[in-house]
Amino acid sequence: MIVLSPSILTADFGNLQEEVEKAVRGGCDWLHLDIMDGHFVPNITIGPMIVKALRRYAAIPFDVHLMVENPDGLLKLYADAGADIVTVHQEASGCRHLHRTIQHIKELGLKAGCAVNPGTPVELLEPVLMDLDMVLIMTVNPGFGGQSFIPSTLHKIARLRAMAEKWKPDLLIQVDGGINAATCESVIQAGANVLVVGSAIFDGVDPEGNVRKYKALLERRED
Ligand SMILES: O=C(CO)[C@@H](O)[C@H](O)COP(=O)(O)O
Ligand SMILES: [Fe+2]
Repeated sequence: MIVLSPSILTADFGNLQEEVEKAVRGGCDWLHLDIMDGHFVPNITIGPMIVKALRRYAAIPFDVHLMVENPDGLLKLYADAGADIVTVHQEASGCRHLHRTIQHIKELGLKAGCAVNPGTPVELLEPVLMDLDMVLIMTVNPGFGGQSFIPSTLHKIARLRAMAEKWKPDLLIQVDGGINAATCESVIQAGANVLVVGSAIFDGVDPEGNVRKYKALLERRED
C-alpha cells in the first residue's frame, strides 16, 4: 500500500483547523507537519503547540519532519504534542550521534525516520538502516513548498530500496518535495511507498478534492 501524507506547509495558516479537517475528510492516511527552525533551513514554521492543537482535529498518524539543527531536546515535546513518526535530518549538526538520536525517538514510543537532502548519499544511512522505521529522501532542497522535483533523486530511491532488501525489508521510503500527478509514478516505480504531497493538495482551491484525487489514483494503480 502507498501511504499519502499531505504536507500542510502551503495550507492557509490562518485557517489551519479547517485545512486539516478538509485533508482528513478527503481520506488522507497521515498528516505531514514541517518543522523549520530558521537555522537548518532559512524558514520558520510551527512548533509543538500548534502540532498539539491540530491533534484534536485529526485521528490519523502525525508525521513530523524536523528540519532543525538540534532535534534531541525537542523530541519529548513533539511526542507529548501527539507525534507518531518523527524524522530528523542526517545533516543536522545535532545528529552527529545519529544512532543515539534514533534510540531516543524510539524510547519515546515513536517511529523513527531519518531524512537525507538531495546532495547527501543515502549510503550514509546503511549502518543505522535496521534501526529506522522510515527513510525520507528529500526530492527538493528543504525549506520551502512548491519547488520542482529533482530527477536525480530517483537513483537514490532505487539504491535505498536495494539496501533495504538486505537490512530492513519493511523499511518505509518516504519522498518529499515536488510530488504531484506527473512525478508520483516514477518515485513509486523506484521504490517509494510514502508520498508527501504539499502544494499539489493545499492549492488554495480544493484540498479535500485533491486528497480524494490522489487516493483514487493510488488505489487504481494497486488494482
Ligand atoms: O519538507 C518540505 C519542504 O522542506 C515539504 O514537506 C514540502 O512542504 C513539500 O511541498 P511540495 O513540494 O509538495 O509543495
Ligand atoms: Fe517535509
